[in-house]
Amino acid sequence: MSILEKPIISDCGRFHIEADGSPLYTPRFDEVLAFHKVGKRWIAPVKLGAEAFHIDTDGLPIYGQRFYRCFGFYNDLAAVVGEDGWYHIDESGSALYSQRYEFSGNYQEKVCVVMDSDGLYFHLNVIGEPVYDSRWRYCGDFRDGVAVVQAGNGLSTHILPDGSLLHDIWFSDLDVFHKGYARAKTLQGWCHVDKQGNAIYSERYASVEPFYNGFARCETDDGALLIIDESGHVARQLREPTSDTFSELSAEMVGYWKTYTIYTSVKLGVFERLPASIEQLSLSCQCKSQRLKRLMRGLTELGLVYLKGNRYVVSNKGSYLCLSHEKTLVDASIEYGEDLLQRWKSLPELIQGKRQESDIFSVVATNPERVRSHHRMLASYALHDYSAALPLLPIEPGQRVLDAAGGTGTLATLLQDHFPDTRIFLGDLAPVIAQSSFPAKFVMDLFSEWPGVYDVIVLARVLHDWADTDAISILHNSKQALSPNGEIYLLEMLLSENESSGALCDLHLLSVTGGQERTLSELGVLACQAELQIKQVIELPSLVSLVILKGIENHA
Ligand SMILES: C[S@@+](CC[C@H](N)C(=O)[O-])C[C@H]1O[C@@H](n2cnc3c(N)ncnc32)[C@H](O)[C@@H]1O
Repeated sequence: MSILEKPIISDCGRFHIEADGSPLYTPRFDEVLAFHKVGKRWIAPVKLGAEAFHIDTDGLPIYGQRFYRCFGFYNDLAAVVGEDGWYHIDESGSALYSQRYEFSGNYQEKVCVVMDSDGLYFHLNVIGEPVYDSRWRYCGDFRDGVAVVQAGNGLSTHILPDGSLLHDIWFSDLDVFHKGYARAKTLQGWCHVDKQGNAIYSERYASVEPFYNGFARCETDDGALLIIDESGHVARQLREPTSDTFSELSAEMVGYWKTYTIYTSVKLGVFERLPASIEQLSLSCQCKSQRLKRLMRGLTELGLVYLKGNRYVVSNKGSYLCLSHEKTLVDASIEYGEDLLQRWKSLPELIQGKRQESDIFSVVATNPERVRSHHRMLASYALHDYSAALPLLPIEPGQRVLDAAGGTGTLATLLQDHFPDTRIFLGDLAPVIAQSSFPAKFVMDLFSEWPGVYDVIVLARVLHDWADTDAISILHNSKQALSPNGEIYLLEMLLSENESSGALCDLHLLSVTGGQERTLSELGVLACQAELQIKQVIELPSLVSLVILKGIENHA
């Protein structure tokens, strides 16, 4: 039987029908998938009992082999699952290659995605050979000669069919190109990028669709639906914002409700005593059971605990409020509920121009218990924010690396473990160093001459604690401690040049340390004052970016 039009699947999904609705053949299957054309004939995957195979338009198997699962023919090849794994077959049912995989995609543009037994993805050509040496955490199909790949750090970029990068810009999420532009998600939200990986407009959205004849539909964070053109101009508004701005503002004004609910429960030691019933908890925390019940309801609303039978249990999110968690936020909740909150109360005067007089680090340093708690807080943030960044740091074997003002050494330890062939040193104030177990540690003052000479000096969230004049002194002292061709690695949140994200963090620094978050150009100006220049900026999979500085005279 010769069929010109593609047969379709019957409503019951057990056979195919012709355009007029009549059955294409008499056999019946448990499941059929769509027909695909291979040469001049149509072929479809079917499943009958435990056996999967391909049929022609007479409903007859096209080969003798049987599989656990099989999929449609694309580029004349089909993915199948046999007893030893996933692979591809040709029209005769023969395996294209001897290798077996944990997953195989369909061939598109003569290339297909596979996943190996280590859970790593890459592309095969039509003779079943890898088309490049790289391995990815995930990769997608090629479309118009470009595919999306995701690296181990969670960031995605575009590659060409030979595996080379189309551009070296990495995003939180990414799509292939449609009509010249790809949807891309940055830390601030979704936008469209061109083939160089550059955003084609500055706005960021909650979601964007691909461009359709020059226009794309986007949703803003407040729920408005817009149509934008290829320069990012809003051509039409399809829907007003859906958010209730009165309620939103009101909720923002009472942000301290959450701060204080969490603070109170940590202060009373609630999380350390869970799971427990209200009766058990009120006894051990010495609280009135009716009042404690209200606090537990508040924690339930925040998703930090839940009731299982008559006992409250810590949720996954709430587990950060237990001291035993490696990234415990117990100390952070106390800091945010006490000293840091007090410091925020000076914000009106600080905005009017008053200087932040109290140096929080000296205050912390006077009390060993506060040093312990404050640095346990910093250690949790360091573990959270720096771990995934390590593979992206261009540190070379044999280099001497100083983590300056590195606290009790969380980043220094991560660095030493990740770069075992380097020598990592840790410097900080005496009371902090006294509580660190990092072996290569010494006392240093950011504002006096630094001991030693280093190929790399890491300043992780250090400059942001200081106003410009102090930050320049730190950079100056840092430069003096660099070997020839040495580099400074700033790990800092970068404020966008045009957007407001990060602005509340900046106010936090003004209130707490008298410092500030900065844009890249502001960091460049500071660097220049210390006879340094920006060599490279690497976006990391966290709130911080890596800004590499080198000496102005060092042109290498
Ligand atoms: C925001 S913390 C950053 C710690 C660590 N680099 C991190 O990213 O987790 C700032 C650090 O600077 C240290 N520090 C403050 N003033 C200092 C000074 N004058 N000399 C040396 N270290 C100082 C503090 O003790 C603290 O460890």
